[in-house]
Amino acid sequence: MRLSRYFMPILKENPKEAEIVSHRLMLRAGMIRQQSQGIYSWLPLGKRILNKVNNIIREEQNRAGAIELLMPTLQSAELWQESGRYDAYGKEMLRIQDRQERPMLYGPTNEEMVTDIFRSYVKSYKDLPLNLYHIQLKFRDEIRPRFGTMRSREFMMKDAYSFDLTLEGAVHSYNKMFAAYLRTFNRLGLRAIPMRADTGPIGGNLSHEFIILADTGESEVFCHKDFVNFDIPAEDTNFDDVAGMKAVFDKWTSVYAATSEMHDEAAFNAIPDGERLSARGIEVGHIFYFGTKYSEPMGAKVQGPDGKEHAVHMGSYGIGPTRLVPAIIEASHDENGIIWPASVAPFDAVVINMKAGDQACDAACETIYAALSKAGKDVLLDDTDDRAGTKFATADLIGVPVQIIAGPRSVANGEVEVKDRKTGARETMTIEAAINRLA
Ligand SMILES: Nc1ncnc2c1ncn2[C@@H]1O[C@H](COS(=O)(=O)NC(=O)[C@@H](N)CS)[C@@H](O)[C@H]1O
Repeated sequence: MRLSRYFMPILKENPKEAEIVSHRLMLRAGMIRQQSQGIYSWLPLGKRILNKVNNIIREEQNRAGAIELLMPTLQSAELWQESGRYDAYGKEMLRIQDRQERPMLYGPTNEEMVTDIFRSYVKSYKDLPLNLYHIQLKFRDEIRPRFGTMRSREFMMKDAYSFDLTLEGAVHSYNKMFAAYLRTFNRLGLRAIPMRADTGPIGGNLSHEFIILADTGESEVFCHKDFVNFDIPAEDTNFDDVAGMKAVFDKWTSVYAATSEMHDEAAFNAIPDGERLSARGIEVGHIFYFGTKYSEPMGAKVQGPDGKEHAVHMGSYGIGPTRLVPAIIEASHDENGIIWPASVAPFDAVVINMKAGDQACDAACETIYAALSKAGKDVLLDDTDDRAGTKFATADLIGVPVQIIAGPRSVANGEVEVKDRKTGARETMTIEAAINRLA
């Protein structure tokens, strides 16, 4: 991508409305724009990162056997009246009417709708287990949206829903999502800690929140320090291995971890000194088992091996991609800007032409840009006529992992400088070596 032809509205100054670093940096890097309170546009740079986050979420959902679909944002009120949540949900629900004056709503979540899809087609236990998910916008009229897209009113959610004949089957589905979440957040460069959690308006009696530790987090969390060393389930994990999935769950729930709503002071203080951790955290995922809470009232039943009708056991599993982007920034930035993990970086490298218009610099940059693009790399070429200082500041701000700097002096020797954004390490090398380093 040539920066001279891109759309990345960088802000020079810190926006005054931004209270936390991720909000400030997302605005300054031209990643998002607030359209109204708690409602944002994702501008091109931000959308690239959001896409990468969603692709990792999608890959890990698919690896765990979940099947992707897409449900609408607008839902009929009747569906929610069947489950009894229409009135219970409260002011967070955005209620609307269509031209026929039919009561509708902008979906804050999709338990009712996915249960309606399930009950329309699935009649036998032989079609179970089933896990359906989508990545879709939600609306919750939060009383106090803040911190940019960390807590917005319209936001994106991956929400998955599992269906099983028995409680045992549902627990296995829960454990599969539990393991998938550990893998997902790890691939995003985050250490998420599963914590026993309150079930809230979703319901049920088994629930874990996945929290990443961050000073600006809204959640207050208490846990054992051992978490930081636990192994993440490997890429070749067998998600159909019931005992194996239970072992992952047991391991990751074997030591104390709870949000403030579920905190047990005595249990926490029983942890030896030096091994206790209390911190602030950001909830990036939340999973629930809630049995027949929706299937019973909505008649989602299957015929069991005994020939009888059984309401299915369900769970739901949410991740907030539009919260994950700022959460990653909170966990990975410095005084110069964002430091993207390679897995979600908007570009693999940025080529900085220190003297656009200089024939040798232009040629060197074009050579590198063409070679890396041909090798399938996402490259941003800063071919603008900004001053070098501005180019360096922009490259540091937007957090691309590798900067390839072509200045007249180094190019005269057939060389460029390669800078690692995370460590700041700089290395001068030939243009070929720079290409080979990244290709
Ligand atoms: N206002 C919000 N802004 C940004 N992300 C949010 C917001 N509310 C929730 N999320 C994200 O969405 C995830 C799931 O939301 S939730 O309410 O906990 N769970 C559900 O809605 C269930 N239906 C799971 S499918 C949260 O863990 C959080 O990461």
